[in-house]
Amino acid sequence: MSGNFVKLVEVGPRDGLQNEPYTVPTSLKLDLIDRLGRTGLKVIESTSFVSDRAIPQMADAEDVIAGLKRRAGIRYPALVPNERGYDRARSVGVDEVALFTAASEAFNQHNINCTIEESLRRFAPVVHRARNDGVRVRGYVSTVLGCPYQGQVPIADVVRVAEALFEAGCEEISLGDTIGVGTPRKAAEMVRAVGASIPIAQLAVHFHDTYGQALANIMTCLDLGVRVVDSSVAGLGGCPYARGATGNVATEDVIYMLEGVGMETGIDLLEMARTGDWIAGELGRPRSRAGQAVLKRH
Ligand SMILES: CC(C)(COP(=O)([O-])OP(=O)([O-])OC[C@H]1O[C@@H](n2cnc3c(N)ncnc32)[C@H](O)[C@@H]1OP(=O)([O-])[O-])[C@@H](O)C(=O)NCCC(=O)NCCSC(=O)C[C@@](C)(O)CC(=O)[O-]
Repeated sequence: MSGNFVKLVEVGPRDGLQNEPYTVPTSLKLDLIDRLGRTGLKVIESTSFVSDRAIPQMADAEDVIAGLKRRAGIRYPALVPNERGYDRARSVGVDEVALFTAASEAFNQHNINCTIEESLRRFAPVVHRARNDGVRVRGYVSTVLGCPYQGQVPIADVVRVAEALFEAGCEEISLGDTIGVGTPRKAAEMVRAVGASIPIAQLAVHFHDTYGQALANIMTCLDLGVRVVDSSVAGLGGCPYARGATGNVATEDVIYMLEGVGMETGIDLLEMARTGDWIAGELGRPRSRAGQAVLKRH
């Protein structure tokens, strides 16, 4: 990966939609993924194979994957919490999965109903099978800068969980500020600590923008060498197990900032702004700041 190229992982169709209060039609999800695929994105996290009782919005995961109009050069990963999710994902041809756990026990219990250790035990056979199947595996660590139930999360806990996922075989570790409470110095301290044992090229950052800190946090992490950033078109999202947390940082805002500091994403900002404007309209959601400004100029 070149020094000034930043890979954006678009999480809008999954993280962005999972908390929508009404059922988003599968056709709308597919339309969103297709439009995102025209912007230059190379990774679009498309759905999750979780319990439909836990997350009703993702109940159509098989239909979403089966209905994708796959474009060459784009990867369409999906979240799986356990082997059952892996089986479901594989049954429709998913070739990249993301496992997810947290640095906070309390959050993990609410989110996936088990301890951190149990989650890691559940992941072991998934990673083993994925390796045999040639399936790429990403690992998420949630609550890296704070937890809605426990409050402060010690950095040592983040490091321990990130290392466990990495050693288990996850090729990329995404560090999630699930409730968007982080600020730049804390984010830097956390990334430095994780980066001491995991190559920085294999770390991604995943900021929610609850307190408007996401861009500042991302910039700080870029200065430390991070080159993979998760974001969500129009800033869609919010975690069902983190009340009050708003969406991910908006993809349009991230692209605008990166272009401004001379970094490349390979993504067409105007096309992304149009996509953000369209989906925000469909869902009755606010637009991203940069997206709106770009559209006004054109
Ligand atoms: C993990 C479980 C399944 C445990 O849920 P559980 O109730 O502890 O599991 P269980 O094994 O006892 O199974 C209970 C029922 O769920 C079914 N089940 C079991 N597994 C599956 C599956 N894969 N797909 C479909 N169904 C499944 C299973 O078959 C059974 O059905 P029943 O027999 O009662 O009818 C549940 O808690 C769950 O699905 N949680 C998902 C939570 C979630 O998706 N959260 C949002 C994603 S994480 C996130 O957003 C953060 C992130 C990644 O973006 C980063 C950040 O911002 O920090």
